[in-house]
Amino acid sequence: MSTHKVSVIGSGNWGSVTAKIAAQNAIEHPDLFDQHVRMWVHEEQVNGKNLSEIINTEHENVKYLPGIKLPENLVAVTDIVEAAKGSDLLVFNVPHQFLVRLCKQLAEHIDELKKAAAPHPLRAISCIKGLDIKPEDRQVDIPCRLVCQHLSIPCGVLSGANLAPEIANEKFSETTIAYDEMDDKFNVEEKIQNDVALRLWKKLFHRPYFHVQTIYDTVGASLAGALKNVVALASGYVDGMNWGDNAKAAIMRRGLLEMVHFANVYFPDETSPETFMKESCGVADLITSCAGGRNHRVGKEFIIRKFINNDPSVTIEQVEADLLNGQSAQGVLTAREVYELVALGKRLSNFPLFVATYEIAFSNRDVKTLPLLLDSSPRGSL
Ligand SMILES: NC(=O)C1=CN([C@@H]2O[C@H](COP(=O)(O)OP(=O)(O)OC[C@H]3O[C@@H](n4cnc5c(N)ncnc54)[C@H](O)[C@@H]3O)[C@@H](O)[C@H]2O)C=CC1
Ligand SMILES: O=C(CO)COP(=O)(O)O
Repeated sequence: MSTHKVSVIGSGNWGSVTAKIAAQNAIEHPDLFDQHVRMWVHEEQVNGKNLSEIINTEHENVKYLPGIKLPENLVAVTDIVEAAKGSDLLVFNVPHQFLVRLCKQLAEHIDELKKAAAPHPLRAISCIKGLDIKPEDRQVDIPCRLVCQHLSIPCGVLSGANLAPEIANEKFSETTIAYDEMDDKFNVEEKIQNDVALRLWKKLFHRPYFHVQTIYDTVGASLAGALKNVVALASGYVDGMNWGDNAKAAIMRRGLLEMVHFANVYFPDETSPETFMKESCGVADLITSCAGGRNHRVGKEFIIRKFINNDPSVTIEQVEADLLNGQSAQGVLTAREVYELVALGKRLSNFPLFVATYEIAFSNRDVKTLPLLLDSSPRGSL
């Protein structure tokens, strides 16, 4: 049986860590995986050198994951089609705003890519935490479905309480892999095939320090991962104001309710509240992201600069750029996208925390009004 070959599409902070994990497991399971894992790099210059060359010679992503040695069987490739060709397992891990463009690039070569993946079927998984929102059409979609639609291949989700810097240092965490290749009226054969795929993805990612649990709910895993970024921004606001742990718990509670409500409104009957309550990709990710992480840091620093240091000119995008050196806090974009969606759908009052988070970041709303905004929401709507 020929081995499975893996390509990671993306090389940011989390992209590099997931590539490291896959490359470690490729070495550990030579019967199952090809020994070389490729990682597509959006090329840029760092200290006068190409980032891809630095990764391939020094085995370190000095820009997005400094200080972490990458396995030598991980190879950086700058042409996305070349990076993917010959692999049957594609791991998508880029900030969500770039996904559609990259999918379109790959879609132009999809027949070639499928042929080169043989004898295996081409399969994908998305580690992306974000949504594809078209407010004017009142439409919202999840990254794994974009991959399915553009490339006509199955795509699952890997999402969990996974702050990349901790996992890069091989500190213990859990994650959730959701995979669902089955149609509505799935038969036994489909279920068996889906479980084969789930086991394969688990083999690729499970490490002694990175425990994988598997579920079928791709929609719940995707929505929880994207929406908790907005709640994490708000929890950063609370810490910026030094309001304490009770206030932060209140934000998390309200945030969780709105995440589930969002799922019920925009994806009725497609997800289970259990995913939000029980899985690493649900409540655990919410907790870790509200405690630390980039969205929390950006939210906190924005509030300190604007309301504690009284700088009315500061923008949240400026804070993101100042703090993150090219990395992105997806909650900033997602807060805006979610706001536009619910505003056009006349649902603002159903999502008081999401709306307040947006208005504080973008509409000059005073952060001190946050408790009032939550209090005045119609309770019955949640
Ligand atoms: N960093 C973390 O702790 C975690 C991140 N995630 C999610 O993983 C996804 C990827 O995030 P990270 O790997 O952390 O990225 P990042 O935020 O560290 O880095 C940004 C990436 O975007 C790339 N980029 C910049 N301009 C681009 C363009 N025009 N086209 C394509 N790529 C471009 C950069 O080269 C870089 O690789 C996001 O959805 C994020 O929410 C999920 C779990 C943990
Ligand atoms: O998704 C994450 C943790 O699970 C990472 O969150 P940040 O992007 O806020 O660091």
